[in-house]
Amino acid sequence: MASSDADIDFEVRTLGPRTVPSPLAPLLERRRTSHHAVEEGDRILFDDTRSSSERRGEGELPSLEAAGPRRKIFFDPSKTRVGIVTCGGLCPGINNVIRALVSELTTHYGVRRIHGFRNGYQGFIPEYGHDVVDLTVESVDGIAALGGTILGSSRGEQDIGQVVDCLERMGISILFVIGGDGSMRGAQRIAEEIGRRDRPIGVVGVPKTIDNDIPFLDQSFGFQTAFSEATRSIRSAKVEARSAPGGVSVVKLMGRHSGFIACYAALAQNDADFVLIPEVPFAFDGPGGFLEVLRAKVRSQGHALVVAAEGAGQELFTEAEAEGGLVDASGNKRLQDVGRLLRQRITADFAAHGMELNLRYIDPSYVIRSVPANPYDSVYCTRLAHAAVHAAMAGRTNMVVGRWRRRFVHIPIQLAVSTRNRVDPNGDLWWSVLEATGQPASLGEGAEAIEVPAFGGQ
Ligand SMILES: Nc1ncnc2c1ncn2[C@@H]1O[C@H](COP(=O)(O)OP(=O)(O)O)[C@@H](O)[C@H]1O
Ligand SMILES: O=P(O)(O)OC[C@H]1O[C@](O)(COP(=O)(O)O)[C@@H](O)[C@@H]1O
Repeated sequence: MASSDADIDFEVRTLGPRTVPSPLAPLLERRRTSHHAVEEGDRILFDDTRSSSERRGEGELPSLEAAGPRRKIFFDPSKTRVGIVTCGGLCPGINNVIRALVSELTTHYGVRRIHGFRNGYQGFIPEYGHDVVDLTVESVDGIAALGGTILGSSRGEQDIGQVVDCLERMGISILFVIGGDGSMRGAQRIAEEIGRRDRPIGVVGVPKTIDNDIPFLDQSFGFQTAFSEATRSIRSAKVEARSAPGGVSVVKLMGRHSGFIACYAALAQNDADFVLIPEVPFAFDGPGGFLEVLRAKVRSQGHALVVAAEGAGQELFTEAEAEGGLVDASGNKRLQDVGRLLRQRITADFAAHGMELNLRYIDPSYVIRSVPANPYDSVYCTRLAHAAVHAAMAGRTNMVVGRWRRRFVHIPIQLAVSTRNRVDPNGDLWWSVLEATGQPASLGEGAEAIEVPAFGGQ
């Protein structure tokens, strides 16, 4: 199978022919008749959303390789040494992935040497002096109940040559990288450097971010936990807002480029009157602008609740403020603080209109991101980790695992970092938010008009 787009590669590389019988082969024999068994060449259609008549004449559709155990594998488990590293921001479920990688490698494949590199890519660079920890089924027992990552994480560029030197020095055969798009770009460069050195070392990623903005994943792990946790802040904010005259609560949630957490949390806890997300620009002033509509809401309802994703309203900052913006250690743009701007503008506006205001501001970002995974995400993390182990043992490299259209698949890293998943302002999710909040179609002149009717009599 090949892609219909010459620029995009849907094929995952394999280090070499698979000659070693998998210890899982007997188990696979037993379920050969099951339609869930993965056969060589099984692929999942990449884009099956259009009808066959719409697709007529377009030829073969792109597809992704199905994940799952193979009967023959590339690595001999008795000689395989594995490394695991976690990079970037925290996310519920990282420890679940670590635990499941270790237990699958150990119990099903019989791999005996698994090492955890500490504090992200720093862990490979001798100058930092981080220790390398041995990971066993016993040492990872119970870690799923903890938030964060037992290995630690970091941002910031590291020398890829030195990372690969370390892998070679330690005789690592497979490196698992649990991280976001930045980490995956790093993993891709590590795999490429390994390729240049012609070494049989596999690099397999388990994509992580609470922002849920990784493409070709039905959902990223930890996202469900994160938005569930966010509902608690929304509930508290509602209690605060309606308990005081002129009560306005603002809840700022994570979401640099995408408003998924804000949208899902607002829909799950139906208390928000306004949801502001990066995908939908808005204006403060003018007829139908945010401030005017907010005042109207407080007059009619007595209070109001605003949920804002951290990436919302970035267009409202002056050019000077935006230019003064910094980047974090990894080069990610540091966003302007929409929470501060909302507080300033709402306070000034209510004062200018002689309206009483009791403003409450809640920013639960780190509280949300550091909780342990909920039961759904725990299961999901386990399944992703198992898929990653099967792929890696079969010699796949320069890829990540994901669940796409409800099937676990192998995705080349290049494809996984090629774009970003964002809330579609014309899609069902955003429509549901508009319906649930009674938000007008467009907040303010100059804001991007969204073609939906106004709700809630606004
Ligand atoms: N293009 C890149 N090439 C190599 N390493 C990168 C690249 N982008 C990011 N990284 C590294 O990956 C790690 C995590 O990246 P970061 O953007 O902070 O988090 P995330 O992986 O969650 O997006 C950092 O150590 C960073 O330096
Ligand atoms: O940990 P930091 O540097 O404060 O980063 C905060 C950022 O991390 C995130 O939680 C996700 O970041 P990742 O790109 O690491 O997944 C964002 O929502 C947030 O903007």
